[in-house]
Amino acid sequence: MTARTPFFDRLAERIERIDSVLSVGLDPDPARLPEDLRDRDLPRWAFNRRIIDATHEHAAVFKPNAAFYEDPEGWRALEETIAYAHGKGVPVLLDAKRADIGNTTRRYADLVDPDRDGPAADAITVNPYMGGDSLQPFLANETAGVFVLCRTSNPGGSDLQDLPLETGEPVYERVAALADLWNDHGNVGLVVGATQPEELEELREIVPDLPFLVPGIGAQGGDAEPAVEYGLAEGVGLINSSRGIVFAGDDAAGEGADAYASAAGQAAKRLKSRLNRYRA
Ligand SMILES: O=c1ccn([C@@H]2O[C@H](COP(=O)(O)O)[C@@H](O)[C@H]2O)c(=O)[nH]1
Repeated sequence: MTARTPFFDRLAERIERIDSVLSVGLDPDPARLPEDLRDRDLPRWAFNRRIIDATHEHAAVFKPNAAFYEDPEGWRALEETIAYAHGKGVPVLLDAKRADIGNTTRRYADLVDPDRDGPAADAITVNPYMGGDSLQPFLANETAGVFVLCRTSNPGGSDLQDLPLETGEPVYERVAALADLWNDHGNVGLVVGATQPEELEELREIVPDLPFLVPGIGAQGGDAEPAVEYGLAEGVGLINSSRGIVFAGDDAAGEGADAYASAAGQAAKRLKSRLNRYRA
């Protein structure tokens, strides 16, 4: 399989090979990095490298959130991170929640273009609020995964996403139905929070074939069991934990970056096993 193999084929192969649906979120909050890395060149990259070394055997994907990299040093750290994850054979899902008018989205779509000047992510999260044309440059890329925000994990997700339309269906259900229509190339998935177990179940009925990215277990209090039960389509989907893994070593603060990495490795292994107990 190469970077030009459709994302969900690569993901299915990776899930089967390492027996894991775990997405390891790489959100290297600079304020929480181990002290012995803070004066390094690119501390976020130094941190991520150790986390990747410690967790890659358990990671179906790595999911860096773009918010933690949006400054000049950060983008360098992100590119190093993507290249290093690829070197370990792990796809990268960039949680960037992008979309804009078509002309602008074409620039955003460069982030998942394997021909770009620099390492490309394998999949990306996108925001459906501007409609189908705003997503077209992502959807047209047959090799990259496109995860559409549907019912998010945050408390305020209900403010707009739960509003009933004239048909009575909530907005998030319409988003799911549209995402299914946008899936001409088999490259579309949904983002549905683990904090919303009823919506997970409902959405699985509406779009039986779309894989979900399910964030919100761990630090946000979501339940892992429904996340696995409803998040996977034909066994393919991703359950994410970010802070719960990369900062599992907070209790070992003062013992250095290696102690952090070791704690992250153990946390990833434990969570993978727990998720596997719920897989059919
Ligand atoms: O609905 C959503 C969409 C995205 N996220 C992102 O996932 C991780 C979750 O981090 P944790 O530390 O495991 O809580 C983070 O990058 C969020 O921005 C989400 O939580 N909910």
